[in-house]
Amino acid sequence: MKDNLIVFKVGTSSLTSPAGDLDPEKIKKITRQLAQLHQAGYKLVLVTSGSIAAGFRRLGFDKRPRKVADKQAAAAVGQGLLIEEYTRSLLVQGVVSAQILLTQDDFADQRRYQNAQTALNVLLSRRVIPIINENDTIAIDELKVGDNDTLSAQVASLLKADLLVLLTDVSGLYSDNPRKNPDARPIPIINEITPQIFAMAGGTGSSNGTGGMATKIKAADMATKSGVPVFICSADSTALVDAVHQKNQGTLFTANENAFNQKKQWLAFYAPAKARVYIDHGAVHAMAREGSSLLISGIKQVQGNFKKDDIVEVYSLKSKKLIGKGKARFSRPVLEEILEQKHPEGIFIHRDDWVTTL
Ligand SMILES: Nc1ncnc2c1ncn2[C@@H]1O[C@H](COP(=O)(O)OP(=O)(O)O)[C@@H](O)[C@H]1O
Ligand SMILES: N[C@@H](CCC(=O)OP(=O)(O)O)C(=O)O
Repeated sequence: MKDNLIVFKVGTSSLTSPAGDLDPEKIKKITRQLAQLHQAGYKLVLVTSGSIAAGFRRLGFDKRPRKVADKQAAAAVGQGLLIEEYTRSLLVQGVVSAQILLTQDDFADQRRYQNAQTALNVLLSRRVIPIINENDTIAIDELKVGDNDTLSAQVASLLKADLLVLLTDVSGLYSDNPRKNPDARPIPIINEITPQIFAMAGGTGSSNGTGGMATKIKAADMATKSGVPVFICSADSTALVDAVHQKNQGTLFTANENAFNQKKQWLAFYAPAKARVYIDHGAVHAMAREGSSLLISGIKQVQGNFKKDDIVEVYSLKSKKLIGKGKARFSRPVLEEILEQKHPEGIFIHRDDWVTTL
């Protein structure tokens, strides 16, 4: 491990009692291991769920609420209580922690994205453990990350962590939901996330979790494309320490060899596209191999307005499938002027500003 930087994600299912309340003993179990790894020199980030679980009862609900506004209110009450448990429990072991609440906006805006990275790196270099959750109270649907599996993948990718560990209430990915199918087989290693892998995922195991295995596989897909390996395992008493050495049962997703660099990560996962261009078969072929730039001569149709440097989605004219996206070197009016020429020449999207999503 280069930087010894590990991002752990703990789900609601690993922090709560069967009735859905936050269980302080489960938090202690986690912080004891974090302190042990911190002592051993690892840089650590914790993405934790549990704000709704920690808050709903104080708000007068007798079970976890379902309505969005009620969940947001519960999160506002609970986040403070959640972070208090972690902070106190880490501090008695001599470890300083920090709270960071993020939303999708913090990733979609390139300046805020870079800012989040800088802030996290300063904390890590000062031996602080950042404790991250989504800012549930203010995040509206369209601007939500939505689940902490994805949020942890975004954070691990942003920091180019050495490992992302998703701790849950089941020991890794199985061929089917093991709670429903007793014949489900554990899958120890995955080198490529194919549609068959996605098809193995079922929903949540309890009424407290969000997303089940589907969001974890999606998260693994994102992180491994950014060069971060992912390990899914059960949050047992020594799980965090064991996961670092992969001594416990679980599923390891290996990192892609041709991982996106920082610029391409932002482009692939967050950059909002302003318009579409449709390209011919020859251009599709060249772009899919990633090594080529998109030549103006391959563009057959343009949809929507864009300025120079805006992000544009590129589709196949024939199949209407999305091929990838990239940064436009010309505005739409300039592109159209060139397209009207008898032999349009030049590059519309340079390969350094292009990601294939095929
Ligand atoms: N193929 C599968 N392999 C393992 N677990 C699965 C699978 N499909 C669905 N699940 C369910 O996913 C649950 C874990 O996800 P979730 O409840 O969202 O937990 P968390 O709160 O830790 O994010 C497990 O308890 C399990 O029932
Ligand atoms: N941000 C929410 C958790 C969202 C979430 O992804 O939950 P989970 O699937 O239990 O990790 C909270 O603090 O309750």
